[in-house]
Amino acid sequence: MTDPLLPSCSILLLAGGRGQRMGGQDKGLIEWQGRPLIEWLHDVVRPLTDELLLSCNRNQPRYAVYADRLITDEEEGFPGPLAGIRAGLVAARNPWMLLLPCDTPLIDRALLHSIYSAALSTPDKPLMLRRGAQWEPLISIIPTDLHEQIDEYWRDGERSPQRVLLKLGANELRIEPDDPRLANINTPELLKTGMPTTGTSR
Ligand SMILES: Nc1nc2c(ncn2[C@@H]2O[C@H](COP(=O)(O)OP(=O)(O)OP(=O)(O)O)[C@@H](O)[C@H]2O)c(=O)[nH]1
Ligand SMILES: [Mg+2]
Repeated sequence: MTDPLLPSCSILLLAGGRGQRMGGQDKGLIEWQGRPLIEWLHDVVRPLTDELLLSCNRNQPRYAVYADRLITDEEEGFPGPLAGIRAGLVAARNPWMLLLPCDTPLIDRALLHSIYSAALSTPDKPLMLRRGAQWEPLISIIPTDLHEQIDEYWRDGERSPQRVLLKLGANELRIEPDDPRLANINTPELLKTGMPTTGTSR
């Protein structure tokens, strides 16, 4: 059986970071288990949306095959993931945007469907995943018409996706702290292991 679309939901893959802990490499294009990290995410989300966006700040020709449209931060110098979120919200044509980082290759569709179902109950608010006590702001659904409010926070100097989403009254979907699907890859040491660990830096 094929998974149904997430109706009215664009998806934004965030791959616009500096990759400092990877020695400055473009993390989304680094291979893990024989495939670029971004490809793992792409293969999971592609059937779920009619609008797949990808935020990157370099290597555009290589990323192009993984999305319907590429977007770039307005500001130079890797100002952080909120820059990619802002650009995504302006570009998205659906009422909601599901956000995912490029370095969580084990995320699965069941989790994305759970996030989507949770967001349906309060469609005007963001929905953030919460792993135990820890918020996961880069795994969230945001109503796209909140982009002007988010821009206002940005102009006031706010750069934290988590604080912005909480200010906007985000709801949570709680999952177990050690859920292996949230394993993320930040360093060359983790790349070498068969399975990434579940520590994140966000
Ligand atoms: N658009 C955009 N995305 C970013 C930026 N910084 C980080 N991200 C994305 O946000 C997610 C989480 O970031 P990190 O895991 O810290 O990745 P990173 O910033 O490339 O790596 P470090 O430089 O080692 O912190 C990843 O999917 C990054 O691609 C940025 O300046 N712009
Ligand atoms: Mg970073």
